[in-house]
Amino acid sequence: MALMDLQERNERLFYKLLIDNVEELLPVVYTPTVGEACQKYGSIFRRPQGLYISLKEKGRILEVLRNWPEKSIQVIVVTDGERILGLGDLGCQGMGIPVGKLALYTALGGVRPSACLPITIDVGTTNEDLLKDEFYIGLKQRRATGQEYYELLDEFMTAVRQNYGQKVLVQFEDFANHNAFTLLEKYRANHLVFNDDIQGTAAVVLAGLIAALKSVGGTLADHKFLFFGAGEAGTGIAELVALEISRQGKVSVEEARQKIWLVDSKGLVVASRNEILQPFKKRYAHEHEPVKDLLDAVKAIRPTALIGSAGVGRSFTKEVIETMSSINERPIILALSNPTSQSECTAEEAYTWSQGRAIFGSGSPFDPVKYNDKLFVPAQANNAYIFPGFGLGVVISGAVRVTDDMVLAAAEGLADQVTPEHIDKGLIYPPFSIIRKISANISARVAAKAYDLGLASQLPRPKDLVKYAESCMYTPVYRSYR
Ligand SMILES: O=C([O-])CC(=O)C(=O)O
Ligand SMILES: [Mg+2]
Repeated sequence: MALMDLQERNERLFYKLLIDNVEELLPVVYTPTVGEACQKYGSIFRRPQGLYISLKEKGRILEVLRNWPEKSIQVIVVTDGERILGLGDLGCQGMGIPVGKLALYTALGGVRPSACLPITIDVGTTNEDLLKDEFYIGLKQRRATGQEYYELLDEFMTAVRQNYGQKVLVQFEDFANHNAFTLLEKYRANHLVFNDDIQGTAAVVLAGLIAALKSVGGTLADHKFLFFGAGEAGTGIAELVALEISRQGKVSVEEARQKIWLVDSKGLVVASRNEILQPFKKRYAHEHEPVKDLLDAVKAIRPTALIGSAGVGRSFTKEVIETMSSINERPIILALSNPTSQSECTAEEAYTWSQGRAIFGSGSPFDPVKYNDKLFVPAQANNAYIFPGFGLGVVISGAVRVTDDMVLAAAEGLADQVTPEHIDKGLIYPPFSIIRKISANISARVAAKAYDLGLASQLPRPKDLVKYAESCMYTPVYRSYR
């Protein structure tokens, strides 16, 4: 709340504070505190920090967009609040997420604050507590679905294009699985869209896996990956890992997918399931006898890496981690669900139960852990490493579309920043303290790919893209008036 006030009162000072103290303040402005702020948003509400577009505005969204005082927008982060972190449907109290993500766009990626627009689309909520809450700030009705929902989103996308042109990046954030994949597929061919939960998370995890394999040995194709959770994050990562395996080994993506297994709420996803699987799961439904839970799936598949993104807290039990550790000398354990309460295990559990052998990363931050007199520093495998730099790369190149190759370039750009010293310390990411440097490098890789693919409209192409990215980054200094 104090930081929200500061952001309102003195934006430059807010960003100066955030940039200079990024490791300390990231967990406040962002995950995990932002999750709690969303849960309590109605009662801590001071001023609308972003733009609300509700079902009632159907037919005049363009007019609503024009009410926003800043006219030159480069990045929009939009949510409909249906899946806020792993906390479920928080309706229009999800606004904390676009606001927090865009604060990072500026602090970590250097996009000007005035060019950032947080938007929440309010189509109601299924959250009974919020519907009964007198302080709930949104529409008190059940969520619109189907045609009514998709028409509103269509009108929104058209209005954005009409008002800001085709070079504004629209980042979808924390939509429920069933809409996230559909919206991305629907708009990616003709609009400049990026889904952070699918593509941003995929890039950060792929980069972490590439770094982790420098300790474990072998290439991606030499290993097996087991995903607990087959939603946006899980299948997004799976697809990007498969793409990278196929590029490295010059094999088909179908063949690469054989290295990847998914576990969902019904157990291992296998070909013999007698239900209609969603297309994004069906690709991973390999031939195997049914396995009903995670522990048995670990025993059956014997993966190198276990990647959790189901939003089910404490699902990596002692037995699961001990089994991973009996299979692998250095088991890779990624507990990606947010916030901390939903994390599949804690850092301490991962290190203790693996007797200090786990390469551990988590979506939410954990403090370093002392085990047997040795200090272990957990990695924060959060898309915050990717989206600010990715967005900056899109902006500076004037890219008109986002492609998988650009997402892959971002992952490689991050992996390149991991030095042998980091690897020696067991780190799979560089520290957040140098995030602006990391973002500039990621942004250069993304921009380079956009230029190579003929998708960049900002011509001529700058010679040194890293330097150029750095020169474009917003820094919070007071102007001299003399
Ligand atoms: O916000 C975060 O910390 C990461 C993320 O996108 C999510 O959990 O949905
Ligand atoms: Mg998210």
